[in-house]
Amino acid sequence: MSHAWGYAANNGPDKWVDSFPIANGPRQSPIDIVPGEASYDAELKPLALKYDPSTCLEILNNGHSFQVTFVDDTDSSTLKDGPISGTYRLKQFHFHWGASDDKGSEHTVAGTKYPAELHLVHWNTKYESFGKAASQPDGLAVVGVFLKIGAKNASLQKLIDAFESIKTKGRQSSFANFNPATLLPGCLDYWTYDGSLTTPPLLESVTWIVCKEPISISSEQMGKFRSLLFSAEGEAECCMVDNYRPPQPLKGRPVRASFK
Ligand SMILES: O[B-]1(O)OCc2ccc(NC(=S)NCc3ccccc3)cc21
Ligand SMILES: [Zn+2]
Repeated sequence: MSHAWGYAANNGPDKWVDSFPIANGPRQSPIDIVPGEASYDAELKPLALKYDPSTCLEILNNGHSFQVTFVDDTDSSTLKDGPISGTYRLKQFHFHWGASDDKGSEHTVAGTKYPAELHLVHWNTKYESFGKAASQPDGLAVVGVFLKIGAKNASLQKLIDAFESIKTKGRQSSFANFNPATLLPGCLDYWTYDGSLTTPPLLESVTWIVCKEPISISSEQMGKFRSLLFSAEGEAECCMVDNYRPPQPLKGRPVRASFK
C-alpha cells in the first residue's frame, strides 16, 4: 500500500497482504483459541517472569497503540521457562482494544472477544538484538493477557495518568519505575502456539503465550484508552480504537495448554 498501514478501511488488516505477503503465511496471528481443542501438555513449565521496574524507560504513542518501552541491554527483565528455552528479555508492552466493549482483543476464546488485550514482548537473547531476533522463528515470545470490564485497575491507572502527554501520534514521555508484573493475572495458566506479529511486518517469529485468566479494567478506564488518537498533532482527529487484527487461519498448528 502506498500509504502506511493502519486499521482503517483503506489500510487495515485486509489490505496488509498487498505490502506484506506473509499476511497469508502458515503461522499468522492472532487465532481463535478453542479450549476443547487445545491439548494439555504436562511438560510445559510455569512461566518464570522477572521484571525490574528500574528498566522502565518511556511511554509513547506510535500511531498504532501506546507502548511502554524498557532498557533491554541486560537480563534485568526476563521471561524464562514456560514453553520456551533460554532467556528472553522484555522489550516493550502495548495494548489492542475496541471502539466498544464487545470487541478489541486479537486472540479470541471459542469466538469470544474481550474488550482489550495486553502484549508483553520479549526477545531471545541468543540473538544480538530485538531486530535480529524478530526475523527468527524462535526469536520472540509474547505474553498475551485479556482485559475484561470490571473493577478499576490501579496498575492500568498509572499508564492512563500519562496519556495526556502522549495523546497524538509520535508523542512520547519519560515513564519510570513501572512494574509490568502488576499487569499480570493471579493465575498464570496459559495456552501456547507458534505465530507471528499481529501488525506489519507480520514476522513469523513469535511463541505466543496467552493467559487464560483476564485482568480487569473499568468502563471509565476503557474510555480513556479510546481518547488516545491515531492522528498526529494538527491532523484531523482520529480516535485510537479497533487497533486489532482479527483471528487468522490455524493451518493445522497445535495449541497446547499448561493446565487441565
Ligand atoms: O503482534 B504485536 O502487536 O504483539 C507482539 C508484537 C511485537 C512487536 C510488534 N511490532 C514491532 S516491535 N514493530 C517494530 C519492529 C518490528 C520488527 C523489527 C524491528 C522493529 C508488534 C507486536
Ligand atoms: Zn500486539
